[in-house]
Amino acid sequence: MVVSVNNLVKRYGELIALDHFSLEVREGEVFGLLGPNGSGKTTAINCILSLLKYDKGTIEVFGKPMNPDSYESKRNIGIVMQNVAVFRELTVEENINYFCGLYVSDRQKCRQLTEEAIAFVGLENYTKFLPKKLSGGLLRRLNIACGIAHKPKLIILDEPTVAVDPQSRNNILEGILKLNSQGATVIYTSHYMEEVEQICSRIAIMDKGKVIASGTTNELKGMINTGEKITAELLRADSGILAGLKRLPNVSAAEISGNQLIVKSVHGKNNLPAVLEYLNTHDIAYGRIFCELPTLNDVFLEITGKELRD
Ligand SMILES: Nc1ncnc2c1ncn2[C@@H]1O[C@H](COP(=O)(O)OP(=O)(O)OP(=O)(O)O)[C@@H](O)[C@H]1O
Repeated sequence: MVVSVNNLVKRYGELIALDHFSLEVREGEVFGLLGPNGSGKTTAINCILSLLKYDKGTIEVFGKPMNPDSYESKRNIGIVMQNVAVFRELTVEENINYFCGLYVSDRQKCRQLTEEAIAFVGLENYTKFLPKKLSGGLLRRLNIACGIAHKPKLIILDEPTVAVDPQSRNNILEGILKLNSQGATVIYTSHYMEEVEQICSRIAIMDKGKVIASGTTNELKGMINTGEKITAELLRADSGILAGLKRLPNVSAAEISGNQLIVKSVHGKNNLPAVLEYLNTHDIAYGRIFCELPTLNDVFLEITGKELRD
C-alpha cells in the first residue's frame, strides 16, 4: 500500500473537517478523491503530507508512519497544490530548477530533469518568462512541473484544473496519465466528476469529511438503484404511452417533458431493446433515441440526497 489512512479525525475548532476518514491507495493507481467544495479533500491531503496536525487516526506512506520529519518518504512525494506556489521573480526554468534542486543535489542531473519537466508540460516556448507573463493555464502547468520534476514515486494533485482553459486541462489530464504509465502512483482530488471518471482507476467519494463510497467507476455505479436513462425525441408527444412503458421490466419511471420521452430504469443493463420494441409495436414515431448510464453525480445524489455540484 502506498498510502494507508485509518480513521482520521481532524477538527478546526467546533468544525469536524475529517470524520473518521479512511483511505487506501495501492501502488500504480490513479486514485481519485471526489467531493464537493468543503468536503475535506484538501484537509485530508494536508494531513497525509503531515502539513497539518490531526486529532485522531493513523497515516502510513510507503508502509511507514508519516510524520513531519519523514524526509525519506517526502523525497519520494511530488505535490501540486490548489494554489499556485512559484517564485514571482524567477523564470519558468529557474522555478522548476529550484524546486527540483530541493530533492536532487547533483546540479547536472537537476538541469536535465528540469528540461524534461519543461518538455513534459509543454512550456518549451516560455522558459525565460516570469510567472506574471503566463496565462492561468500555463501557470498551472508550471506549478505541476515544479511538483513533479524530481520524478517522485507518489504524486498528489489537489484540484489542479480549477479555472483552467480546456487546452491546458487536457494537457494536465494527459500528463497525469503519462506520469502514471511511467510508474508514478497518483492521488488526484477534484469536484469535477467527469475528470475523475476519465483518469482515475479507483475513486473515493467524500462528503462532510467522510468517505461515503469507494471503488472503480463501475463498482460505484453498481451500488445504486438508478440505472440506465433512455431518452427518445418523439415526433408527437402522447402521455397515453407512459402507463405501458412503466410496466416494462426494470422500468422505474417514465415521463414526457416537451417532446422528450424519458424512461428511467433500475439497476440492470440492456433496457433499450424493450423500450424500442414497445415504441415500434405501438407505432410511436421518434427521431433520436439514446441511452445513458448513471453518472457519478447520480451515485452522490442517491447516497447523500443532494447534487455533487451546487
Ligand atoms: N484553516 C481552517 N480553519 C477553519 N476551517 C477550515 C480551515 N480549512 C478548512 N476549513 C473548513 O474545513 C472544511 C473542509 O475544507 P477543505 O478545504 O478540506 O475542503 P475541500 O473539499 O478541499 O474543499 P475545496 O474544494 O473548497 O478546497 C470546510 O468546511 C472548510 O471551511
